[in-house]
Amino acid sequence: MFISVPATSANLGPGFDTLGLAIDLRNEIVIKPARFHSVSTKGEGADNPKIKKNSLFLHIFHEQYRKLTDGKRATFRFEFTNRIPISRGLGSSSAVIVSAITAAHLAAGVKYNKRKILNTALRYEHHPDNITPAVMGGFNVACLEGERVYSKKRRLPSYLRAVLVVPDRTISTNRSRNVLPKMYTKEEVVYSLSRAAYMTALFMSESWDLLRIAAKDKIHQERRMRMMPELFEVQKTALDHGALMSTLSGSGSTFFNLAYADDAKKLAAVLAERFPQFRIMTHGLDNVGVIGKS
Ligand SMILES: Nc1ncnc2c1ncn2[C@@H]1O[C@H](COP(=O)(O)OP(=O)(O)O)[C@@H](O)[C@H]1O
Ligand SMILES: N[C@@H](CCOP(=O)(O)O)C(=O)O
Repeated sequence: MFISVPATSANLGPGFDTLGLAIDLRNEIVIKPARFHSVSTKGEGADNPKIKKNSLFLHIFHEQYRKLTDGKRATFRFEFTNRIPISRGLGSSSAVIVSAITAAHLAAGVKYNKRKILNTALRYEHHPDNITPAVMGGFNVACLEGERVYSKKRRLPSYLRAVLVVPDRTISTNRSRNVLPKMYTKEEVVYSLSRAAYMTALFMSESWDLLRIAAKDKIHQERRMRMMPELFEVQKTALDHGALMSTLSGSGSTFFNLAYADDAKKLAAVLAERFPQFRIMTHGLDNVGVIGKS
């Protein structure tokens, strides 16, 4: 079995827990039936004993496999190739969840569709903004009704690039959610709500040049960026050098900059020169989402 799943950038500024898109930067997993359980891990996190064992993937995979096969137990060899930076706001945990559920269906020989994978993924990650593009690819608006995800996808054009600024330090999503207040003023809510709606309209109509207005918010970005104040300078530099929008990716620490392909190289060079301590990665956007092959 082969599973491939993209990185995602959630929130896109004002669309907290709602908007997200997929990036052409993929983790891949090969799974083979085997007499004994074994795991090999290459790439991101391979030097971290906790990540190396990939207990999150294995827990979800086995739980789902047992459900789908009425309790059957089986052993496999798992080969992980990790390219998505971990705990950097690029949806690494969603990628694990979505790929593990897809893998369990393939291993159990149970037919699935992407909606089923998405609704199952919601049981493991309770906000839909990363899991939806990880499953579907493209730009997605998602909302929850009970235990279901309702979402709408728009394909993204090949002339756009994600120029990612990936800090050397991690920010865990749990910690980054805990710095947010319990209450917001009406002004803060309207400021962000109006921009989330505007941003959706801009993505749906491919009106890229107004994104920088739509990408501002008062719900989470500044409060989180204060944990790593260099990010304010990253955002300003990106917007001054060709980024169409520059937002904290998910809960951080990565900064997501959207640019025309023609501008991306120059933008990446400026960011690399100004922020030598951070990794700059340029990737296309993804319209496919999770891929699973038996
Ligand atoms: N490739 C991976 N292998 C194993 N565990 C992973 C992997 N990617 C993510 N994880 C798990 O997810 C956690 C990171 O989740 P989170 O803080 O939500 O970060 P992110 O913003 O990258 O999704 C890690 O601490 C680890 O437990
Ligand atoms: N809406 C969530 C998104 C978290 O994304 P991640 O990539 O950091 O896991 C949030 O802002 O907390």
